[in-house]
Amino acid sequence: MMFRTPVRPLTDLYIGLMSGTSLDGIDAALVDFGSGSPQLVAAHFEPMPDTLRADLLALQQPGENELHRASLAANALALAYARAVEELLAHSSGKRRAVAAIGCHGQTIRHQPDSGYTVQIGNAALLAELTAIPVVSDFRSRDVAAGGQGAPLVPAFHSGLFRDAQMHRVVVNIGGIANLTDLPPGDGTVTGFDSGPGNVLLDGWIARHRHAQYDANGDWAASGQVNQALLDRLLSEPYFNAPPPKSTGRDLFHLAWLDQQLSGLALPPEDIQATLLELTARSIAHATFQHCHAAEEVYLCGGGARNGALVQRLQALLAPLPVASTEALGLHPDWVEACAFAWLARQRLHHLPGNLPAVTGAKGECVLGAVHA
Ligand SMILES: Nc1ncnc2c1ncn2[C@@H]1O[C@H](COP(=O)(O)OP(=O)(O)OP(=O)(O)O)[C@@H](O)[C@H]1O
Ligand SMILES: CC(=O)N[C@H]1[C@@H]2OC[C@@H](O2)[C@@H](O)[C@@H]1O[C@H](C)C(=O)O
Repeated sequence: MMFRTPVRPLTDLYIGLMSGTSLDGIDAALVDFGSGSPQLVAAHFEPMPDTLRADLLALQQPGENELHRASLAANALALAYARAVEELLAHSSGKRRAVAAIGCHGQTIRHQPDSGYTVQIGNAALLAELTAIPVVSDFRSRDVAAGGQGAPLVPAFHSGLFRDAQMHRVVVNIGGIANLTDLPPGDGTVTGFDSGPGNVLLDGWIARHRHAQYDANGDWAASGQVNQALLDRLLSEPYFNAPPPKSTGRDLFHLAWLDQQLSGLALPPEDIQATLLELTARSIAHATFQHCHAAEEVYLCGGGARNGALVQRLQALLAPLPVASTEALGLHPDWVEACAFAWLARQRLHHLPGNLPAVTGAKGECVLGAVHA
């Protein structure tokens, strides 16, 4: 029997595609790993089409005919991912054939690691067909199969890129959900976990009351007063004091959860927004002090780094620790996650592990992801 030799050489150029909990869109990054440290060659943001966002939001809870709806949404996502790839490559002509693979996170519609599953949709086979580039997807399932949370996965990438020989750093990604990576200097154990909501509740509340997709710069939150009674209720959610390994998502932090906490309280909507911003800031600061005792510097990434009011509260709560964006470390905060999934695809093609068992709680290191060659 003759085996076809692979037509595509294993180059050092990878694409990472991230569409996260916020459902704002697709971050696409073209990354060159040839020089040892990853170089961002090109980046593109593809907004999520409104109808697809609504379909994906509806799929976050059980509903009628959800297998069919999820499959159609997965196909629509593949088309959107392919558009993101085309736009990305349009800025870097001639690179298509040099791309070894696309690392595609997919869209999380359920995350229940304690029940043994996590579901990211996005038809990876169709994306491979549409782009003619191999696609690596389903990065979390193997870690969950090994007893882990399947999340967060970015700490391994943060460790390779942002760790310092002397300074003890913490990296905080503020997406829909916020996650922390604790990076001791030298070769101490890297840890990480989800601290709780990042922007997900802020986005949901402003969408309900002002029909905006997000609270630009946190200006609406800054116009309200933090309500201590509500804040205490929100912070009494057991997730915040649960020990790592832990991960969460829209499965727990959604508007119906908020509505339950609001029962019996009649507050102006801007005060609720102010309290939600304080919840994000307090839960991140609490997690940092509780689990990253020796932290000396904090670096932010994800869309929350653009929320000036949130960044100010974090700076105040984390003082005297200096708080800066990952841009100070050479990678713009908007592209860290997409670059991480490019790296995870590279790890997969090189048969190298992508998880950190000390973070996810998996029983060992695992090669993550399924390949559509
Ligand atoms: N100018 C801004 N002001 C305030 N918030 C902003 C701004 N720009 C982006 N954001 C917030 O950042 C969010 C997007 O962040 P990001 O892309 O990091 O999330 P994600 O990748 O979807 O989430 P996750 O990391 O949980 O998977 C938006 O939904 C919004 O809440
Ligand atoms: C199940 C899932 O999609 N989790 C996401 C989400 O978004 C932020 C946080 O919750 C993190 O745990 C994870 O994403 C990043 C990319 C991670 O795995 O590191």
